[in-house]
Amino acid sequence: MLNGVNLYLIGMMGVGKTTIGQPLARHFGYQFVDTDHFIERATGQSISTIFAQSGEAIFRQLETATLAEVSARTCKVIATGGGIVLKRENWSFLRHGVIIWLDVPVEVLQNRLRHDANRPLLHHDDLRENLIELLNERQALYAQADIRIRVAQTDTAEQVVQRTIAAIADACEQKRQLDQHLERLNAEVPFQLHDPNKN
Ligand SMILES: Nc1ncnc2c1ncn2[C@@H]1O[C@H](COP(=O)(O)OP(=O)(O)O)[C@@H](O)[C@H]1O
Ligand SMILES: O=C(O)C1=C[C@@H](OP(=O)(O)O)[C@@H](O)[C@H](O)C1
Ligand SMILES: [Mg+2]
Repeated sequence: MLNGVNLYLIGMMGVGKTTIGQPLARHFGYQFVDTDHFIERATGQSISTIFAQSGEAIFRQLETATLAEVSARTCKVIATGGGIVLKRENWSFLRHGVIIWLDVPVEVLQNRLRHDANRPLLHHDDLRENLIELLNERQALYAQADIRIRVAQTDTAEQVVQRTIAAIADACEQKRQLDQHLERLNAEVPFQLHDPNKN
């Protein structure tokens, strides 16, 4: 169905990109890659340590290099970090695949991330404001995805996986029908060269 095209999961911190990526990959017989895990393995440092010792700009460079490397191969589900959408350059890689936005309400994220110590951009003194601010900066970018999955408070990870699989199948079917329609149109109205000898 996907012909090896990569799937990119995007969305805010805590939406479940890392969690649903693995079962999604298993379903399609794809390999799962998480850009944060890839960076941690390559550098031998945690994301928090990279931010603390080298700064966000260096982290973003590592993130783009990772995205470029993993995008060079097919048959992958790629869970990205929430900030991947911020660099224009990253979109040229994302656009090679199907981009899926997991859209989760801030209240749910707040609950999930309350005790998280591994996301250096979170300020736990005012987590709600912090998340709203980040979302305001990024919402229009996430909305550029091919597929948007709206996740409610009560949706389990398994339900999100199943809904994502269904949405991908729908998108593939729509594309197949469009291709078929275009082929039919091309067959019905063959391209005619202008003959200069006929007025
Ligand atoms: N559908 C879900 N329902 C409940 N908890 C979830 C769900 N999806 C993810 N989580 C939990 O939320 C937290 C953040 O998930 P994670 O996959 O790390 O998000 P991301 O990679 O998008 O930052 C984890 O503790 C994970 O177990
Ligand atoms: O939103 C962001 O800018 C970030 C999200 C994190 O990944 P998750 O989205 O998997 O939490 C991680 O890449 C880093 O802490 C920065
Ligand atoms: Mg993650």
